[in-house]
Amino acid sequence: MAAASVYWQVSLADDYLVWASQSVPWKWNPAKLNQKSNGAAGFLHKISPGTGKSSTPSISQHSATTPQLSIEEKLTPEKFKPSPISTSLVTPEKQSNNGIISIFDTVFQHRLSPIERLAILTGSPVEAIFIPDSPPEITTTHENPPPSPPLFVTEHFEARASPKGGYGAFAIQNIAAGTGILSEPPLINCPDDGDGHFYQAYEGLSADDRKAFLKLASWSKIDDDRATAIWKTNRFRLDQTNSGLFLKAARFNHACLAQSSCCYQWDPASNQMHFTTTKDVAKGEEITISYATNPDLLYEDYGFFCDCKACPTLSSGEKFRRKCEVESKLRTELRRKW
Ligand SMILES: C[S@@+](CC[C@H](N)C(=O)[O-])C[C@H]1O[C@@H](n2cnc3c(N)ncnc32)[C@H](O)[C@@H]1O
Repeated sequence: MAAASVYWQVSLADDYLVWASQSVPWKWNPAKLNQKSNGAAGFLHKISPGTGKSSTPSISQHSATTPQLSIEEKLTPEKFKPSPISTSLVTPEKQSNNGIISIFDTVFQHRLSPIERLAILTGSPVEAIFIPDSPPEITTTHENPPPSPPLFVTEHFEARASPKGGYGAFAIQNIAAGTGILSEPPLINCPDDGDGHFYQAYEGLSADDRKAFLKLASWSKIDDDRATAIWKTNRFRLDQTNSGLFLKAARFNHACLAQSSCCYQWDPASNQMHFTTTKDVAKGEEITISYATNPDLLYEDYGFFCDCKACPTLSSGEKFRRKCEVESKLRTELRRKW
């Protein structure tokens, strides 16, 4: 007799990627883990937006013949398998009696979709994942996520995990408005006309510089090519023709202009981008710059919705609708490019 198919009902909360990118340990209930390994039942801890607190995992199991879900996307086993990398990247670490599974940076850097990451997380007795359009009750996995170590520290700020997404820059002391907090030369400075100048510059980088470049965040839907996606996600406009990439400044997250706390100015004479605070920033506060004047374009250009006080709070339904619309537009544009 064929084994019963197990379907998992999944809801990806808004902060899923934040948690995932921070390599936070995920705590599994060993009893449930055993159930999972015999393939008869499935469970999935889910994450509730913003809380990060732990609660009882919920089980969502449906028979193969009666999926019972309003299906927006069915992942075939092929899609489900994260083909470019092996599941061995997720290593169960025997810490105390609970199985603890960390999501490593390597996984994050492979441009996996949330679903692919979940596939890795859950191991693989699962045949398909359905994403219901009305989210089920959400439960959470995390207990006191450990503070992540800083990526680097400067005189005024450190780059460390941000609740906004990935890394951010946080003041390590009170900083008065008008303080120069960073002056940095560009790693890349080239014409930004989509005419291959970026790739020429990228290929001219030393091995170490290229390695550092490839550690930067990228909005994967903006380009099929990872280096180009990194470039587009992190570049600063320098003048009418050129854009530049700055390894440290690339870690500043966005807040809309009135809410942001830092501005920047390119100085061609000294070959430096100068960053200056526009308001007092308290120790521990995230320092933000403004990426764009129109927040409606942030998802398209950078893959996020602004959460600053000036922006309206979007419902998860509205975010989902906008994501679908924008991603479909980006896919069409990329297809046209090829
Ligand atoms: C230039 S990078 C900024 C630093 C980045 N967080 C990192 O880890 O390196 C731009 C990316 O940061 C994230 N980001 C920046 N500002 C954000 C915000 N206000 N809310 C959510 N994500 C944000 C988005 O993923 C965006 O594509």
